[in-house]
Amino acid sequence: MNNALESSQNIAGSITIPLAPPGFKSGFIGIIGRPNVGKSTLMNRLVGQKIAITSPVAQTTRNRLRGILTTDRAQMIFLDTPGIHKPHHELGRILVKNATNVIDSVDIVLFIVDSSTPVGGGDRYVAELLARTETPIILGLNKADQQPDDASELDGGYLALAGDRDWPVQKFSAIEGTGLNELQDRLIDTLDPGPYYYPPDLVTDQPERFIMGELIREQVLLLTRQEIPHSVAVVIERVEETESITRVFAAINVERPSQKGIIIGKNGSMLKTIGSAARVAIQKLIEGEVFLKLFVKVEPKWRESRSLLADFGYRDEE
Ligand SMILES: Nc1nc2c(ncn2[C@@H]2O[C@H](COP(=O)(O)OP(=O)(O)OP(=O)(O)O)[C@@H](O)[C@H]2O)c(=O)[nH]1
Repeated sequence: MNNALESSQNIAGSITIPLAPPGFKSGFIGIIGRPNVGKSTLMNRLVGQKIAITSPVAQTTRNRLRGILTTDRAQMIFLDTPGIHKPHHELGRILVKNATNVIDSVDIVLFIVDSSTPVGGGDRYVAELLARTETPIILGLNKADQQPDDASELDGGYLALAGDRDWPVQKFSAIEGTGLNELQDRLIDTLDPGPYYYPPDLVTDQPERFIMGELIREQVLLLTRQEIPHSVAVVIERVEETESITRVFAAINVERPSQKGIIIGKNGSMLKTIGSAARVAIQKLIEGEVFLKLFVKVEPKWRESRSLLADFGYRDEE
């Protein structure tokens, strides 16, 4: 029997994980950076499937999400973290605390910056947090596709963030996919030998329900833009599966009645648009027919309330 395929562990009694061959590497990689630099886009691209939501509006990522990439040589488990920024409310405080906790608990920190724009205070804030860690750091210069022909000044500003530390640097475009093989090689070079932590064909450890909720939240953010910035939480209340169709019932929670009005729209038109776009995305996720029913609820000040935050799945992850 091939040793590499021999089952070594059992998750939930049924899924088996192969035994890693000699020299196989594995580890946890925290994707860190200020909001909107492309962290979620990168993770989706690396694992080859949409598991993190992305949007042109900053701070779309809320929960820590794991994306898993398994190759012949290594298993890389990516932790997508919310953009690090100075917090203004309880939700912001939890998001930043969780992201900073990641820095010390992973095997590699992948520090992502938007190299199409000059380095700024947000990047320096993250670099200061990273200055205190022993964790190896790789600097990722994203959005290479949008850099000018002579990018030496832009690059120089980012390279200076390392100070007197020696950070390996890799330039890439998460959107176009250029430079990502080189990035993978750098990550694998930096990892230590290790086992398979997950079955090789798994791309995320998040339950499908969570991703369904995120796909709905993404449409709310994309379609309502400025009006409903971050005061929305989606809860999947019920999923009914039959052979021909999956029925999903979800609540969109907002903080104010006026926001409820915007999400519902004139004669329900906005909610309909959100629902059909989210339905298409969920169909892709589960590869089957979906019926999606959305409700809109007002939960005043949910971002300030610890118990409601916990109800909606946001926790201190210490
Ligand atoms: N041109 C270009 N745009 C990119 C690239 N990567 C990401 N973007 C865009 O940048 C925006 C932000 O991307 P996200 O992946 O949501 O960024 P994020 O860092 O996860 O953002 P937060 O969740 O706010 O922390 C989106 O509009 C992406 O399409 C890239 O390589 N090139």
